[in-house]
Amino acid sequence: TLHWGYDEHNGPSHWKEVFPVANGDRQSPIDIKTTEAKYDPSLRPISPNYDPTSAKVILNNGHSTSVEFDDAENKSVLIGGPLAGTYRLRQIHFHWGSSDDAGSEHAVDGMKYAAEEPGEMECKELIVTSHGETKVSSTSCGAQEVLHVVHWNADRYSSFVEAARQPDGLAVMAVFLKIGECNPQLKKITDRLDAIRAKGKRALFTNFDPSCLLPRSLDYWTYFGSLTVPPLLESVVWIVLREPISVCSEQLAKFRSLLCTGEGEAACYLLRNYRPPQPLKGREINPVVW
Ligand SMILES: NS(=O)(=O)c1c(F)cccc1F
Ligand SMILES: [Zn+2]
Repeated sequence: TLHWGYDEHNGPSHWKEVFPVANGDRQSPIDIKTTEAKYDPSLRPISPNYDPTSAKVILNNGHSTSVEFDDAENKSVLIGGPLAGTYRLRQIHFHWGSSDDAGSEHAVDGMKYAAEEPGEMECKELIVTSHGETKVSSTSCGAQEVLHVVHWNADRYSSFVEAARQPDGLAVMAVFLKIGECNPQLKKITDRLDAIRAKGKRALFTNFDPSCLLPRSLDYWTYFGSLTVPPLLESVVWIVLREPISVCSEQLAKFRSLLCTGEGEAACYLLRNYRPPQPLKGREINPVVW
C-alpha cells in the first residue's frame, strides 16, 4: 500500500489513490489571486492568545517537524477574524522546498514565493486598502517555507481528531517565511532539530509562545479549505497572513537535514514537504486589512 510522502513514487500526485477527497471541492493549498479577493467588512482582526507553558514536545513525524501543545484546556487559543468561537492551539509545523524550488504551500498571485534570492525575482507587495481595493507594488521576495499554526474548535467538539472531521473544525494560520536575516525566534526550533533527525524522534520543548513567530501585521486572507497533508480532510478555515517573517538559508538547510526515515533505516532526507496549489472550484477568498 501507498505510504504517502513527497517523493516521485508517493507524492501529492499519488495521494488521490488512497485519499479520494484529494479531488474534492475545498482542497488546500490554493493560489490566492488578490484581485479576485472580495473585501468582507464583517471580518474582524484575529487574536492569538498563547501561554508558553502549553508547549510540550518537538517531534519529527517523517513528513514535517512539529511542536505539540497541551490542548486539554483553553490555555492557548485563537479567536476573532472569521472564527465563530474559540479555537484551541494544537501544534505548529513547517513546510519547505528543496534548494531549487519554492516551499510555501499557498501562493499569492501565482508567486510560489520561488526560491530565488531576494531581489532576483519581482514579487507583488499586495496592499488591500480598508475599502477593499487591491494596490500592487513590486518588491523583491523569496519565501521558501511556511509555518502552519493549527487550532481546533473546542467550543463545538471534544477533541482535535473529532474536529478534524467537521467542516468548521480546524483553523490554521499560515505564515510565509522569506529568505533574509536569520530569525532569532526560529533559532529556538532549528537548534533542536539535531536531536530529532530521524522519523519518530521527539524531544522536550517547553516555555515557547508561537506568537514570537508572527509578523508585525496580522493582515490576512481567509477561505475554506482542507488539510494539505493526507487524509486531506475538508475541515480547515485558512487564515493566510500577508506579511512574511524572515528565515536565513542556514536555518532552512537545517529543516532539509531532517530524515523521513527512522533510525537504523537507510537515510532519506526530507528535502521538500509541500503540496502544490489546488483548484479553487468557485470558492471566495476574503482579504482582511487593519
Ligand atoms: N498542513 S496542515 O496545516 O493542513 C495540517 C497538517 F500538516 C497536519 C495536521 C493538521 C493540519 F491542519
Ligand atoms: Zn501544514
